[in-house]
Amino acid sequence: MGDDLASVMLTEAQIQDRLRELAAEIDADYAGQDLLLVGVLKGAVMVMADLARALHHPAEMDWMAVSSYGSGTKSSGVVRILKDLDRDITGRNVLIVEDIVDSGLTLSWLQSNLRSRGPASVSICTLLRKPAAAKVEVEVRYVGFDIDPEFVVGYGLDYAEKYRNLPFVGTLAPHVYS
Ligand SMILES: O=P(O)(O)OC[C@H]1O[C@H](OP(=O)(O)OP(=O)(O)O)[C@H](O)[C@@H]1O
Ligand code: HPA
Ligand SMILES: [Mg+2]
Repeated sequence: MGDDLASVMLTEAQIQDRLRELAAEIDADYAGQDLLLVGVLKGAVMVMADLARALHHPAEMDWMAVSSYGSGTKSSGVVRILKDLDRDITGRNVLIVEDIVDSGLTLSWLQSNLRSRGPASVSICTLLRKPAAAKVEVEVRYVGFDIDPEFVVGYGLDYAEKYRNLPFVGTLAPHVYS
């Protein structure tokens, strides 16, 4: 796997430190309130696991699976629900937990889908955001890192389903794409 990577963009320690900071903000913002974390499979698995364990809030967790990327490196823009939430979210404070906001198409679609179900609130927490790649504006309340518009892998992020299990975020060497 070593030769497939061009660079390490964020180390494991940088990611964990930033998630602890975000968790402290979330703890303060939702103190004394209901909180349901909604992880977006599969990319958000690592963020959810580490963020949730850094929280002191007795938050609940649910999961959705949506897909817009298939096996390539560009969003198709067509979002499909592969797995819906297990429970009703009427009246709940929902915090969507994501690995990345790239074009914004997935999150913009997901946020309006969840808002149509009558929750008390819907906010977004993402580890990564690519401001220069935005095709739609999405209001993100908690952002780990703003990054350049390069394709990244690791810490949940895949290229054709590989590299999700890297503990850091890196960029791929050009030979991997060809
Ligand atoms: O802002 P966007 O351009 O819409 O891209 C972001 C979305 O794309 C990726 O998911 P993907 O659909 O590849 O599924 P995965 O999480 O299973 O990898 C990523 O995990 C985000 O959910
Ligand atoms: O840069 C990315 N890497 C992996 N998956 C992604 N899904 C959206 N953007 C990315
Ligand atoms: Mg993906």
